[in-house]
Amino acid sequence: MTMLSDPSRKYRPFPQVDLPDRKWPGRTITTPPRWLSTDLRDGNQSIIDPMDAVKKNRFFDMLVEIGVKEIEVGFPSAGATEFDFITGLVKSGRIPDDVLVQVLTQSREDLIRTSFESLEGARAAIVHLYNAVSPAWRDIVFRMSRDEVREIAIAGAKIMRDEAGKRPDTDWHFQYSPETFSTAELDFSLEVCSAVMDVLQPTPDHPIIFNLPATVEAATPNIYADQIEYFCRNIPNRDSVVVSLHTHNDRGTGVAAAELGMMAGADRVEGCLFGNGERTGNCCLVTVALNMYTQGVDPGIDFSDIDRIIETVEYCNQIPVHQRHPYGGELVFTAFSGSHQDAIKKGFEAHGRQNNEQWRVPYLPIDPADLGRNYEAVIRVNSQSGKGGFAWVLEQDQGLKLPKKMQADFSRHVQRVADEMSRELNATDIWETFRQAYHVQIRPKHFQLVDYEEGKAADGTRVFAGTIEVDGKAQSVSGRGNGLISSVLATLKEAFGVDLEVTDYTEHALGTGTNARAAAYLECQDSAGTTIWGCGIDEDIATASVRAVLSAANTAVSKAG
Ligand SMILES: CC(=O)SCCNC(=O)CCNC(=O)[C@H](O)C(C)(C)COP(=O)(O)OP(=O)(O)OC[C@H]1O[C@@H](n2cnc3c(N)ncnc32)[C@H](O)[C@@H]1OP(=O)(O)O
Ligand SMILES: CC(C)C(=O)C(=O)O
Ligand SMILES: [Mg+2]
Repeated sequence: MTMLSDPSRKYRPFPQVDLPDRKWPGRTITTPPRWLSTDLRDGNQSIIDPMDAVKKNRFFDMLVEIGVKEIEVGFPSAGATEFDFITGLVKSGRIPDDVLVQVLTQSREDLIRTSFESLEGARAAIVHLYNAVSPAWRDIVFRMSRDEVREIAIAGAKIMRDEAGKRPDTDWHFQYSPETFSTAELDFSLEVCSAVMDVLQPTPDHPIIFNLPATVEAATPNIYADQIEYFCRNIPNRDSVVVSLHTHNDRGTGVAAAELGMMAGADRVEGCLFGNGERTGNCCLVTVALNMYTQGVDPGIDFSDIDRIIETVEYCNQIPVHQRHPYGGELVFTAFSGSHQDAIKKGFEAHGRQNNEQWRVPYLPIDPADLGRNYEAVIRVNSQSGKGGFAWVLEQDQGLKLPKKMQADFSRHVQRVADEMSRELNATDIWETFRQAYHVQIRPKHFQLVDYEEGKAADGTRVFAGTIEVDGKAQSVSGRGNGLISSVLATLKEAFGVDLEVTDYTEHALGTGTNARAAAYLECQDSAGTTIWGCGIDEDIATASVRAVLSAANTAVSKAG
């Protein structure tokens, strides 16, 4: 095996920002930022097959529907697909009045002009200009000095100003990104942004957006936060500037960087749904927004039908959302393991009992129902699961609330089946296991109730008189006891020699209204002292208890056989 070579020969640690009185660590996020989705631009430029107009339109409509108010719709100078989509969108009238579309352009004259042309006739739009400013890009890509790179930005800003001036009917907004901001010298980014501001003359009513990208994430997120706080403190005319964040996820902390950046004073966050975007992706807007939601802050984007959003995102990007992706992944609310299931089940029960909405369910940072997910996604059963999980599924699926001790008994049956099948058990598998284990709603091997009558003897005892099928043959039987259950037990003992003693009994209604039924559970001991459980379900509660006795008797006979 070869060892990694000494990394200190190849890589350098990222320098700290000199900001000893930084304020952001003591702040919390209490209001949502302005959100910009760049799914149709940064997301689109990074996928194998960029979206066609059908996909872009579908994505755009979904973003509008969930409440995103700023949408970067493309890079008009990239080619006809992009240009035509944008002109088509503008002409279609599908851009609501409260939604701003944005387009991106390099700081090159012909590309800027094409970008304005694509937006001809728009009511309002943001034109987004960028050029890289950090040393590596200056030296390697542009081969230019700082002054020359600053000139690229100034020249682009002037063309933007002039192109906008030619189209006074559109409400133009300007955005400038010092691309590679997070790896550039802060004083240089400020110098370039100030120069752009001098050209575009923003006002508090018509501010400029300075979007500060971590184009390639290169440091821990606290450093990005320091950079943002430093920028916010030192940019002139702060009240005429919207500070926007654009983080990438190269170190896996794109979301963290955006969150700390907001604490550091930013007003706006750019990103993609489920973190699509160049390389490891952009900051995931779903995660940032829902992190906020779980702190009690309404993010202003509607994720209440997250599966439908995922369907659109997966269709348009042709990339699956990872099963473990925060909030959206198929498995993120799912507990397979016994102790998690137990805690979640108890958490849901406690939640149902409390008289306020406060969410305190262990292991679930958010109520899955807030995202349109149901119980099936929450607890799933395999060989790692415990009784709480099986009981939860049975309760959600069939309405059966097994007594705690019976859950342990049922658990043995489910574990055996899970081991035998070596796969996840779904709700149908669990219900089938229950029916087989307790002879419920199946034709049992031994005793099956055909009909019965309950009477009262002269001495006050109860009389059970009925027909029971035994191994397929109907037999008339009867017996007496202090109540219905004891009279059935007496009947079984006299007619078939099945000797059971009841140690516990519970019942509950199943459903409501005219379709309501009842479930009865019986804990018994046979003559050897073995605990045996029975369950009966019927429209009539008394009949449910008779069925529960026969269920236990069937188990007793099966065990003996
Ligand atoms: C961080 C980001 O995500 S930035 C956005 C990136 N997105 C895209 O590039 C997607 C769309 N792009 C495209 O379709 C094409 O790149 C086009 C049509 C815009 C331009 O294509 P081309 O003209 O062939 O040039 P290309 O993209 O290779 O650009 C390279 C040239 O532009 C210069 N350049 C790159 N970025 C910028 C910029 N922001 N401002 C000014 N010049 C720039 C380079 O220095 C290089 O100049 P050189 O030819 O003198 O060496
Ligand atoms: C164009 C800019 C904003 C960008 O996508 C980046 O720097 O990552
Ligand atoms: Mg980007």
